[in-house]
Amino acid sequence: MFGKLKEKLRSFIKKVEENVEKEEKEAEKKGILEKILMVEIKEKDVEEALEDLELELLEADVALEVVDALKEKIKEKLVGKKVRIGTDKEKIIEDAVREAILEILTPPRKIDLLEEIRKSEKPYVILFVGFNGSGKTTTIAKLAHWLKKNGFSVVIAASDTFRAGAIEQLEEHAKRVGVKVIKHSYGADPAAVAYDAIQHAKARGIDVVLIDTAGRSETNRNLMDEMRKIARVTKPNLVVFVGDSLAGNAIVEQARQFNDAVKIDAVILTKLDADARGGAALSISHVTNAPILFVGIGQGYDDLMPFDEKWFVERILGEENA
Ligand SMILES: Nc1nc2c(ncn2[C@@H]2O[C@H](COP(=O)(O)OP(=O)(O)OP(=O)(O)O)[C@@H](O)[C@H]2O)c(=O)[nH]1
Repeated sequence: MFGKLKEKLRSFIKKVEENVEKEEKEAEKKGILEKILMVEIKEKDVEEALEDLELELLEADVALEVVDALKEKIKEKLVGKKVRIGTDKEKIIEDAVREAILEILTPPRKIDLLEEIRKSEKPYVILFVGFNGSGKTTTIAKLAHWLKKNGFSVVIAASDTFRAGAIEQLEEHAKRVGVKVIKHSYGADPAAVAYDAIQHAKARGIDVVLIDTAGRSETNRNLMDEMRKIARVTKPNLVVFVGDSLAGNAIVEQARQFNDAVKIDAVILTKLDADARGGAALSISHVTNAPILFVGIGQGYDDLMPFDEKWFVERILGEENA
């Protein structure tokens, strides 16, 4: 997971460390080392390494605006910092990078989904949107499974009435996790299916309605309009964008398009287990202002993990290598 990002950040830390050590050596040569206890990290110690890092982050699919923000933050934290002679410089530089990444990753607001559901009127409605093949259907089944484990009853609306096989695929997943699906036939109005699922939940006191929708792209104008209609009719408590982390930078663009059509409240990133770059995960919250709620880390129903920024940062900076 995220091997590329990790490698690039390591190399940045190394370069800055070498530059600071050079400063230390120069001071030693000038014979002033005994007089000073600290070396200051100068802009020139960081600048060149940051230029290299910029290219490398872009290669790792980090969005341009996120690269810029990250560079600024790293610079802010490092330049002018005084490092005591003989201390572990690598650790000091690493901590600054860690703080910068955490700031980038931490969204303006967090969502405690279980708490939101608990305090909401029944049913709590979640609308899932995303491109084709992003892993939406699998993710809905995983989330249904997770919600059940947390004591909530769930029903799923088969509002992808567009793609052949979508309803059967959803029913198969739902059967395996023991959740009912409300469906119409193919070609039916997806908003009507979602509406029925909500009525069903209301009549039976079901806690949560999960609405599956057809995967779409901005070129599918009709599908985007249809998405707006589903949102209008169902007034979801939460709109979740499901993005395939392997799509890298492209998912930031996808998320923007959905955000324009129906405002995204949260993100679930799938296939993180296969993501060597990590750029999408680093970028998406910052660009959309929506928190990453969960990440998909495999194909099993338990392979959905609540997202934790610290966990992510440890994966790209720490020793851990899950
Ligand atoms: N490795 C891995 N595979 C995943 C993950 N999530 C989903 N997948 C796989 O991705 C593929 C596509 O998932 P679907 O759920 O069918 O995708 P979808 O977005 O519903 O597709 P559309 O109906 O076309 O929108 C399936 O083979 C899933 O098993 C994940 O977190 N990790």
